[in-house]
Amino acid sequence: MTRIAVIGGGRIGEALISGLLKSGRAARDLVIAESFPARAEELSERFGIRVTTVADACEGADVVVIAVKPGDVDGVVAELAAVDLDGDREQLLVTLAAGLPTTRYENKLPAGFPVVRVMPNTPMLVGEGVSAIAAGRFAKAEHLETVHELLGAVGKVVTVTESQLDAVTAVSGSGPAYFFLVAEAMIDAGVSLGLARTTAADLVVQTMIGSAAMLAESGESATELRAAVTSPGGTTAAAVRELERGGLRTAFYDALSAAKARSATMGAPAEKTLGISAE
Ligand SMILES: NC(=O)C1=CN([C@@H]2O[C@H](COP(=O)(O)OP(=O)(O)OC[C@H]3O[C@@H](n4cnc5c(N)ncnc54)[C@H](O)[C@@H]3O)[C@@H](O)[C@H]2O)C=CC1
Ligand SMILES: O=C(O)[C@@H]1CCC=N1
Repeated sequence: MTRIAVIGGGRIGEALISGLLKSGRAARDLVIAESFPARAEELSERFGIRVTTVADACEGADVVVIAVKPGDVDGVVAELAAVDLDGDREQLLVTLAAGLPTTRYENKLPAGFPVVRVMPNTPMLVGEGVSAIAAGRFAKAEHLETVHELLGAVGKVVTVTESQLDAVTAVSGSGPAYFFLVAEAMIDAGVSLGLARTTAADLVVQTMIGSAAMLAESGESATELRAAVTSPGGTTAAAVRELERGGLRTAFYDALSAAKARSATMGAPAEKTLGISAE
């Protein structure tokens, strides 16, 4: 039995808890610490699991998962000082916070405490997430295995080095937002062509689902699948030409580059990040 304490019951904390319960994890093995009272009550009612303080949640937990905003992480780690944490007792800290290096936690935890850093994404709410996991200085293979099993319940898991996590954040951590943005734009475009909004939304959502399934299952690359839809001199070629003229490809290079750069500066002091706080 692994007792898991999730600190922060926001979108990601809830997605993790919900996915773990759906995958068969017992409610009695999970606990959430959530500081916003109305949210704490909502989570307790929705999932029937204990919602308590950080110190109480972490006391005796095997795995402590940090799922608060990066700007709140230091406060949580300070609260952990009041808890009798002991890495030798097989305890493990897992952080889902974007941008903050494992050293940020290791420096304030008992010496040698294992930390694993994860970049998940929100589709884990429906069991279709993807998480990249990276070991901190003191995390061993068995710790990575524990985290692999934990996140494996809510989607796919890949192991990377910590230095790759900023790029991962740009691709899959923020990735769902790009697809939602594309969906929004396509629905609006369908409406502008005279379709009812509900019809346009149905068409776009199922087109996304079907295309994703083909990408995952056909064994063909994105380039091959796109070419198969693009008849010579046809409608798709006309549309792709406009997308390329609009700078779609360059926009993605620039967007992911900006996300990676932002992830890399999130752990730096505020004055070094042009006044942007890590909220
Ligand atoms: N939203 C996303 O798509 C992704 C988010 N992340 C990371 O996950 C983390 C959480 O993000 P979200 O769930 O979107 O944020 P959120 O703001 O929805 O949730 C954070 C929750 O933590 C609670 N909280 C803050 N301080 C606390 C404390 N001291 N004790 C207990 N609870 C506390 C807040 O009341 C809030 O409910 C962030 O660090 C973010 O970088 C990572 C990948 C994707
Ligand atoms: O936007 C953010 O900072 C977080 C990290 C990845 C997705 N959302």
